[in-house]
Amino acid sequence: MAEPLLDLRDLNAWYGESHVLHGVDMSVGRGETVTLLGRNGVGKTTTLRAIMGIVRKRTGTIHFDGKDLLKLPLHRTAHAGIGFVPEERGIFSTLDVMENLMLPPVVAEGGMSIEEIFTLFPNLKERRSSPGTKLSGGEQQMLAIARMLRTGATMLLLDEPTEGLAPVIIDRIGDALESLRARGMTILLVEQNFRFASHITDRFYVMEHGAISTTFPVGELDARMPELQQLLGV
Ligand SMILES: Nc1ncnc2c1ncn2[C@@H]1O[C@H](COP(=O)(O)OP(=O)(O)OP(=O)(O)O)[C@@H](O)[C@H]1O
Repeated sequence: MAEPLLDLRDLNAWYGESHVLHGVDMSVGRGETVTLLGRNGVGKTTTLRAIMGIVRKRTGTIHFDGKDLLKLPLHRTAHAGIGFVPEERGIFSTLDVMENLMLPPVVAEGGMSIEEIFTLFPNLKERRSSPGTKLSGGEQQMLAIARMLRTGATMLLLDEPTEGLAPVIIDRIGDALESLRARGMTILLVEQNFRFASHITDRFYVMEHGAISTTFPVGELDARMPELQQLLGV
């Protein structure tokens, strides 16, 4: 692995009294794409939310680009250069595509221009004046990813970007992520669809009961399949 851009050590997190993450250790190298697998409810989304500081009760360390995120105030996490694309996408229904795209603040130099974003997602260019309510699920997902690309974020956290989408749309999202990867973007993907993930990921982590149980490179996927089918219940 390249030098870690994101490094989690003994990360614990709670919702109120409910202890959900029990010592997560995980690293994502600069320019690497890593996929977090696990059954429903093991804590994958909570891991992303803990990184972003949306889950506030945390212990351990989260180093990103040399900074300890646990020591930063919440609003500084996005400014550190992490773009979070939540499962529910968070598109503003009354705003059109262009307005949604322009909404997140630019936090660093090196972000993509609107033209580059439209080259990556031609559908969004066609729909630039359509309100959020009129977008399909696939278009909303593309927009949720696209609007993080202007900000200058060097890392994306994507929570189940293919959920509920048709295979042809999933392929387009896969192509876009492949292009971003080629540009050097670092990606942490939470994904149930490990066949999709296998086309873009360098490595997998498997989470069980709020901790990482194993990690392996994508080349081992086939050999690991029986174990994974049992772990993930697929
Ligand atoms: N806001 C919340 N308040 C209290 N408990 C929560 C909250 N959100 C999630 N949980 C609980 O935390 C645990 C981990 O949930 P999390 O969403 O991180 O799992 P996940 O692995 O992402 O699964 P899924 O794919 O179903 O989202 C679950 O037991 C869930 O019920």
